[in-house]
Amino acid sequence: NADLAKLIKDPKNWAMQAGNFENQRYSTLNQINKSNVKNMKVAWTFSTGVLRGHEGGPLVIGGMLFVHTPFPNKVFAIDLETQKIVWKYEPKQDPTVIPVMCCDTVNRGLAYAEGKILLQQADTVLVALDAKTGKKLWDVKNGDPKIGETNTQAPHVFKDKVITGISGGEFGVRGRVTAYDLNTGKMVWKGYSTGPDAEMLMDPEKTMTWTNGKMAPVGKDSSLKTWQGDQWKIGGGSTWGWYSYDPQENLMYYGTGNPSTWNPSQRPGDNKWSMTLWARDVDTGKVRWVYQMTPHDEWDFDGVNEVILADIDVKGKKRKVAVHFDRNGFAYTLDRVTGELLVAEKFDPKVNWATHVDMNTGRPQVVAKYSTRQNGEDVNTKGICPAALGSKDQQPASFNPKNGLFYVPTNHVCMDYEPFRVEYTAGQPYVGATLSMFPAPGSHGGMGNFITWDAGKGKIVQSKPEKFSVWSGTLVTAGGIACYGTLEGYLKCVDADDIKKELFKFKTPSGIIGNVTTWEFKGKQYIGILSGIGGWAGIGLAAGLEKSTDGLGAVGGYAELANYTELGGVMTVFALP
Ligand SMILES: O=C(O)c1cc(C(=O)O)c2c(n1)C(=O)C(=O)c1cc(C(=O)O)[nH]c1-2
Repeated sequence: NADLAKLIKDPKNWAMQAGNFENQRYSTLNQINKSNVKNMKVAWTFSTGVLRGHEGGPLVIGGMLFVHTPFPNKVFAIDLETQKIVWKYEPKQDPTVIPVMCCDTVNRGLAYAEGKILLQQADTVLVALDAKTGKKLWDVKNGDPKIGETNTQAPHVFKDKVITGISGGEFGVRGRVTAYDLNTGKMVWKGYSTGPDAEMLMDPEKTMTWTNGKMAPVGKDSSLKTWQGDQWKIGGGSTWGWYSYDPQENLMYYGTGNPSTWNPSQRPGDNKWSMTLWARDVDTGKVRWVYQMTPHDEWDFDGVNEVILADIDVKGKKRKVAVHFDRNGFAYTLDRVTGELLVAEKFDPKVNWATHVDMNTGRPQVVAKYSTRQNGEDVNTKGICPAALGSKDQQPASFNPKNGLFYVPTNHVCMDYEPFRVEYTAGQPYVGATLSMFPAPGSHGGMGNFITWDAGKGKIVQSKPEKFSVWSGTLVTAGGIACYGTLEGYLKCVDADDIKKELFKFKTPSGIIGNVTTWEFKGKQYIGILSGIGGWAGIGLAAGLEKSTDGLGAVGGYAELANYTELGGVMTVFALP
């Protein structure tokens, strides 16, 4: 989209959730930098009036700031000069969607292009609003909450299309990505994660995947062959993450989620193409390549985490890569043009479910002891690392083109996993496993780390321990700072070249699961963060749950959070005095 491309080029704006098409969350602004960030003060704050988990962040376009909330998905347009609310929009949604949202009523934010604000509501309605007035221009229904389909992710605008996904892997939905016309809301294409080739928009001869050390066509019925009967129809592979776009290749990149149900014994086979990285042509939806990270998932290592595009050195050669930090604890570096697998290494030293990824087959080498199953009797597999919420969940990483490093918010949590038999009923949970989570044993005692990663070598460069998982998206800037939020509620900024050096710390009103953003207005740089505890890690507080296995096992793991924070959505904006 030319309008969006132009806005992105000007670092005064923050026109996309990730700041740019490459998903880098990098800003060239440098007024706030490593020598003065310690002086940063709160410039202004804004309460959203909504209590549950606040993910994503604001957009800033030409002096206006647009911010969203979790359900009921309010949108505010705020004048940066006066901080006056210029307009607000509150959709009418049936609250019965709330119980079919697996991991809190979160929303990961808005998109903007050509004078339109795009909102993806929880009830799956995708809306285009006039950015000047907040008036609705069009809307379209993207799914059906009655069968467990909801939406939490931000829509993405690539070229003249609004591209969106679907949530509901815990309800047996059939995952897909759908492209709508930016001007009319009319559907242009839809590509499923599972099923017949034609419905996935795969060409058996032209869609490629990593096979025996090279790229080869996926072949006919590549998904159908890996499921029993028509299980693929309720097979998950949802698409609720952050997408990226390479304008030169005209490809969009994203990952698909877990296969449904969580009981692996009920769905023999590789369950393709759940748990997969995808490259699709933006105009046609056709798939150029796929790579399945966790065949036949047994742990809910949902593969939706963002794919970051960068040009970096891999084994002495400059390559156009796609980098992905998966829930399964491995970080993957692929050639984003061809789909070749270049690097697959653990970015969390505690990962024990697999020893390594076989670089020839591309398959993880599973450790039998940490395999989960339910064959006749229920088996509780203990001490699996990471837990289902992964070494990293949806909290997006950032990339610093100045030093070629990735800044990754991570989890340090393990689990016991006990699958049980579950029947599919439309609109009812189709989970099929009981989980309990706990801090990774033998680590620094905390549940997370903020790390820097060399994606060419597949190595951690530095690791900064945190008390809880870092569930916030990170920002890195040309000022030489990297910033992230913590579940207790601190916004922290560290030296981008030595992340153990904490330069700034401020306790915001609630735990942070939002993403740090930055912009400039009237010659001044600002840093903004949404706080508001929730998401999967904060589900105990957000939904008032107490039993340790509730919240799909997260309540026990994060019980201590209640000693540090309480609910409430607030945006805090910082600047130098
Ligand atoms: O399978 C799905 O469709 C689905 C959806 C979502 C979501 O939409 O928030 C999450 C998950 N799975 C999930 O596995 C997960 O760990 C998770 C964490 C969060 C969050 O916002 O903190 N959402 C989700």
